[in-house]
Amino acid sequence: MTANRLPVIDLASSFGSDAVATLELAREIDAACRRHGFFYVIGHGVPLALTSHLFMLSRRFFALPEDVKRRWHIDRSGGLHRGFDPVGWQALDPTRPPDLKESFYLGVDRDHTDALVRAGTPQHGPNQWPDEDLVPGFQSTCEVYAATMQRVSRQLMGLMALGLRLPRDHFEPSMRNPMPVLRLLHYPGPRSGAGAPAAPPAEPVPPLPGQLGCGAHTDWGGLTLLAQDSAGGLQVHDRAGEWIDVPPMEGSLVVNLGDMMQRWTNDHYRSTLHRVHQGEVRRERHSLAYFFDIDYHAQVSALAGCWSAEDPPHYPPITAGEHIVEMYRRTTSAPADPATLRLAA
Ligand SMILES: O=C(O)CCC(=O)C(=O)O
Ligand SMILES: [Fe+2]
Repeated sequence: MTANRLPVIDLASSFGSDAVATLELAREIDAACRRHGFFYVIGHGVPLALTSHLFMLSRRFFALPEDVKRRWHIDRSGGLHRGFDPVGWQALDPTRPPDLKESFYLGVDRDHTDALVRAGTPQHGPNQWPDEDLVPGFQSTCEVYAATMQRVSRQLMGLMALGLRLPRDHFEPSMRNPMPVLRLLHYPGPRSGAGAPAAPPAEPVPPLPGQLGCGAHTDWGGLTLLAQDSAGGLQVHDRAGEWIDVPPMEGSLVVNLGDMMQRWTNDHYRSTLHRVHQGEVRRERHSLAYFFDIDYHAQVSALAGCWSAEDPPHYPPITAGEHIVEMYRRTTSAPADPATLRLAA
């Protein structure tokens, strides 16, 4: 394990009208995408107060008793993957025991009048929201945060297009109806357990052999923007096959590329393996992950400049949505019996 060696990239110049500075920045991002697939961004314009406020609300939500949180259990979203998933629901590395994390998933809130919902598109539909009086401001803050993250994501997609020597709007046709996901994550510490501590305090929950906060995985969509608290534990697998730490840096966002960028670029850009592993320490940890997943029906195949007769496409074409549905299937257990969920409420 090694200390942080990832680039820190300042996005500020890309919001102005200086074309030369923007192109330089795009080159810097291009180099980071090729080498690491992971980098920090600063100068992204996201108010620190907004991120801190959402962290506070997320802590409040996860401190609710387990049976209250299960009222919005993810298995009640009819396969949409919205709501609360308890510790044990997912094994991002299916060769290890389930991840020692709980989370709350939100997507684009679409009702039955939406054309994609009416067409029965998987993963499209309404969110589940906790009662407003239990966590006041939860829904409105999540919505503002998600909209802010979408602006940063679109900015980065434009810069990546420039870095690939394409027009800045090259990816626009694949992000007309994106399906981004905001996931609030909580890694319980040894004494916090999942849910509100009982009185007397909960007994330490020892991890199972080989159990991590989050098993090694790649992300599945376009790109991910991650805000992490001060606990640490995020690691990436570098080209030398070593796990390197991605230590918290206040005010920054960690950007990593998802499988769609790797496929588009025929492996020139990396959808890098990463995990959450705190070793023996296992401090309680919170993070906010925003997955900028492109349109369900977007066809992803190697971009013209990324393959040749000597280096043909490494992957068959795929739609972004198919890939996501398949990855949920591989990493999560079958939905719980609705009767069990009713009993838990
Ligand atoms: O919590 C983190 O730092 C990383 C979470 C993550 O990689 C994921 O949910 O895909
Ligand atoms: Fe991830």
